[in-house]
Amino acid sequence: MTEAATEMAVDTAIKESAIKMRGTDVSVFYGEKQALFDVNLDVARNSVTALIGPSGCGKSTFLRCLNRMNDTIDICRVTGEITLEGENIYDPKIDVVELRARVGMVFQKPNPFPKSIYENVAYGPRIHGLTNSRAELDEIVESSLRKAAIWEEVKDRLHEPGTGLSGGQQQRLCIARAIAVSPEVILMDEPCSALDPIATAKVEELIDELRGNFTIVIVTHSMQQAARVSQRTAMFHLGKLVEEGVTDKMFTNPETKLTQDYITGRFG
Ligand SMILES: Nc1ncnc2c1ncn2[C@@H]1O[C@H](COP(=O)(O)OP(=O)(O)OP(=O)(O)O)[C@@H](O)[C@H]1O
Repeated sequence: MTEAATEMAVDTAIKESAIKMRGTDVSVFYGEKQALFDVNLDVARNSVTALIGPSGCGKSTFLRCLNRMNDTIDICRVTGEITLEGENIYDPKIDVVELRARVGMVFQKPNPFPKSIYENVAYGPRIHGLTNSRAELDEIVESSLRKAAIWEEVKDRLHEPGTGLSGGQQQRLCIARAIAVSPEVILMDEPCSALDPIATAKVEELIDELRGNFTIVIVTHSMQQAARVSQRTAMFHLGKLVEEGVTDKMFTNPETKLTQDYITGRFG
């Protein structure tokens, strides 16, 4: 490495203290088929990390490793190590329910429970025993809906079904539901792909606000979205991590031709 390249590497690497999650040599197999190959990727605290790459490259697979969502797929096997604040989340002593409260998830398609808006948000805090009284629960529901930038739209209809909201509102309700259990990390798998441009802009704005309090990892097919919302980007291709680093740098001066070609729309 030249001196300038070394300097750049130091400049763009995440400082140890800023690492919230770290994947080391992560490989994932679905039965015989290997979907991820020795991925080494750090997730920076209080920032948004975008996972990009063509369809089938393993973005969602990696995302799901971060809260052991892959455990729910029988044929899926994960090797390597993933830490949260230095602790291996695949250690047998880890309580997976607790892990998923610390590392929450928002899915591609808004999926509110068939319950009221209030109950959608109150459910998590209640089952995790986070409140002692109805007043406390009311407070969590309100503050979560406020943080998810949907309070004003729903405050007068809290006891109406969550499924009666528009798609964009439903997605913000799902974000409020994720926030309600005070996670440290929020994983988002293409959270705007089912939304129109106005709802997408609202959710993107919200993501930017949330990074003050949470660490966010987002899978997106939209290069514009990755560039708008993330501070760091990781590019995957055929199950391998091709390149990762500061988003602005990756979009203006990528290290690999593969990334260059992908972000300029030559393939994918
Ligand atoms: N449940 C599963 N069973 C078997 N193979 C799977 C499963 N989920 C994903 N795969 C395979 O693993 C590879 C990576 O898939 P993954 O969904 O992680 O990619 P992706 O980059 O998120 O794709 P997309 O952008 O299309 O959502 C693909 O070859 C896919 O077919």
